Amino acid sequence: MKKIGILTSGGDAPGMNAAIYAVFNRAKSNGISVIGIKKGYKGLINDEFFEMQAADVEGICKRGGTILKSARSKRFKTNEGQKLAIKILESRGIEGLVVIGGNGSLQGAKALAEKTDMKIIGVPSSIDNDINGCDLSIGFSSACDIVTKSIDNIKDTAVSFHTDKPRIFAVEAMGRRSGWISVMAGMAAEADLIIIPEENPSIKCIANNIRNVLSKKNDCVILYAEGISRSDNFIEKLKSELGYRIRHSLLGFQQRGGSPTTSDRILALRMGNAAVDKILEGDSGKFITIQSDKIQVKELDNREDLFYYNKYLELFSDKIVK
Ligand SMILES: Nc1ncnc2c1ncn2[C@@H]1O[C@H](COP(=O)(O)OP(=O)(O)OP(=O)(O)O)[C@@H](O)[C@H]1O
Ligand SMILES: O=P(O)(O)OC[C@H]1O[C@](O)(CO)[C@@H](O)[C@@H]1O
Repeated sequence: MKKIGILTSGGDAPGMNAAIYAVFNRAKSNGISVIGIKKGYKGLINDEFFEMQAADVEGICKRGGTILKSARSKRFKTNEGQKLAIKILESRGIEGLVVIGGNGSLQGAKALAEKTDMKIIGVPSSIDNDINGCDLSIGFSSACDIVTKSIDNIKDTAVSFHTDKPRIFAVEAMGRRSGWISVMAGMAAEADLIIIPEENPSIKCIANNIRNVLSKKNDCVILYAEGISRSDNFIEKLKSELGYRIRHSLLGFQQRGGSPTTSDRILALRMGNAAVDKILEGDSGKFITIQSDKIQVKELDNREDLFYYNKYLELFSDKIVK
């Protein structure tokens, strides 16, 4: 094999750069040149290619985001878009492709692999950690750290300041369909209640749980995943159900940025190396995964509505509102 391509796709995640670093260096040490494809599948079908050099990856492991840039592409999801992608890749003499991204991006890699002999391997990278069959995706640890620290800060003021009326704090973490960040950061920072889309409890049920917390103390810190509030005005409804003010914090896009944690960098380096190794072994249409600290290569499960929930069952407690 002489030439492989690499792209980052979907929501960018801290640690993507360390994966790029590993892929580049592993490929180079096997005498393979690496073609960087900018802006994910969007850049792929727009032919945004460049030959990567050592200087491109020097010092990038500590940097948040992705030097290759990322994007979402509706056109790539179509059969026509995927055929065009293969045509462009083949015309560039690319024999292998590493796709670094979340669940959707990995589905895209699998769809491409079904249409070509090119060796295509996915590397799971999403702050959401919503990839079935994989304990940890790149970026999750970094995002959790940010949310844990934010809850720590909010708890300092929640427990320190007293008012006659109860003080309720609601903090929104990222996760359209997955509550993983909320569960992990909520447990680590001792949030009082954790609300996740996998359970999707009613407003009445959440309010009852809050009343229960407030029967023991004067403050209640709730961490909820954004999927809960997408379609309706969750905070307003909760406020009118409880009859108390809710002090609301949206953590927003800070969760997706910043320098990756050591564990995200190491995970990304291990997975990036493994992706090149698997391409050289002739694997395709699969993704690199980590389970019980063992790096493996797996078939991607097609179901999009997976209940990712029982990865760490032992951590679940009565803090999660059901
Ligand atoms: N089922 C699919 N088949 C082919 N391509 C897909 C599929 N799902 C997604 N893609 C492609 O992958 C891109 C990224 O997917 P998506 O927006 O779901 O983000 P992601 O990779 O899951 O990352 P994150 O959830 O962290 O944002 C899409 O814009 C689309 O081009
Ligand atoms: O940049 P966009 O498309 O608004 O992405 C937001 C979404 O991406 C994610 O951050 C995952 O990367 C989700 O948690 C969030 O809903």
